[in-house]
Amino acid sequence: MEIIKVQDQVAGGKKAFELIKEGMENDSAKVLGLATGSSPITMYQEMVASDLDFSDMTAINLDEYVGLKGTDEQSYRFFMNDKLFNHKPFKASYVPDGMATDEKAECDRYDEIIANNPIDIQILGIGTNGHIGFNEPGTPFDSQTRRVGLVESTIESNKRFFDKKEDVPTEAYSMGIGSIMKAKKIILVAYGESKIDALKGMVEGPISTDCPASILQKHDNVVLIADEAALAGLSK
Ligand SMILES: N[C@@H]1[C@@H](O)[C@H](O)[C@@H](COP(=O)(O)O)O[C@@H]1O
Repeated sequence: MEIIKVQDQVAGGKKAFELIKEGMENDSAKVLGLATGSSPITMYQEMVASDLDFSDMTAINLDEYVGLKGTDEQSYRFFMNDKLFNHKPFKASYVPDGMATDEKAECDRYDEIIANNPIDIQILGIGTNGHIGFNEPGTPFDSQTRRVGLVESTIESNKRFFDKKEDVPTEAYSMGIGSIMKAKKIILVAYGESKIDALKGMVEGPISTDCPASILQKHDNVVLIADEAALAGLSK
């Protein structure tokens, strides 16, 4: 795992963007796996400010809250349109359908999209408990797209995006860890001291479903971009 220490989230966004640009220039990046949360926002800002054309690229997002429509401001579809796709159109952009009522059909549909569009570069953030996507501790490492329940600490962390905690959905559709691990390259961005334990578990911890991100130790092309505060728990 390559670790790139950056000054702050702005510098991290530039670094992550450079890696995507490099992939696009050498033709190794046609399909991007994308993430929500606050951590990748600076990378999206760089993408939007760039002169790059993404119109022959495909984007596949990690997850979506159950019960939110794409027009709902708190939905991840809305977030992605607002932060990236409205400014830089992609050939296709996929986000799970939070309103899908047939759970199995939706999960199968999403897995088929992933199978038909192998992910070249997967962008990840990380939850304070080490979750990736919405794959909470305990998720099997070979999991595929599923409807998942969110744990209390995740609801607590994500309530800042909602008017009140009761509005935070308690379930989501999430791409599985098995699919994330199939991406050719993974770039995980993390900033701030709230991520200290998660990054320690991811980089140095035992590979255990207790810290979902620890499985990334087994992937041979992972770049971690983080600031000093988030890296403070690492032994070296
Ligand atoms: N499902 C998302 C994750 O994909 C994201 O990594 C995490 C951290 O978000 P932030 O970057 O805002 O700390 O939030 C949510 O739970």
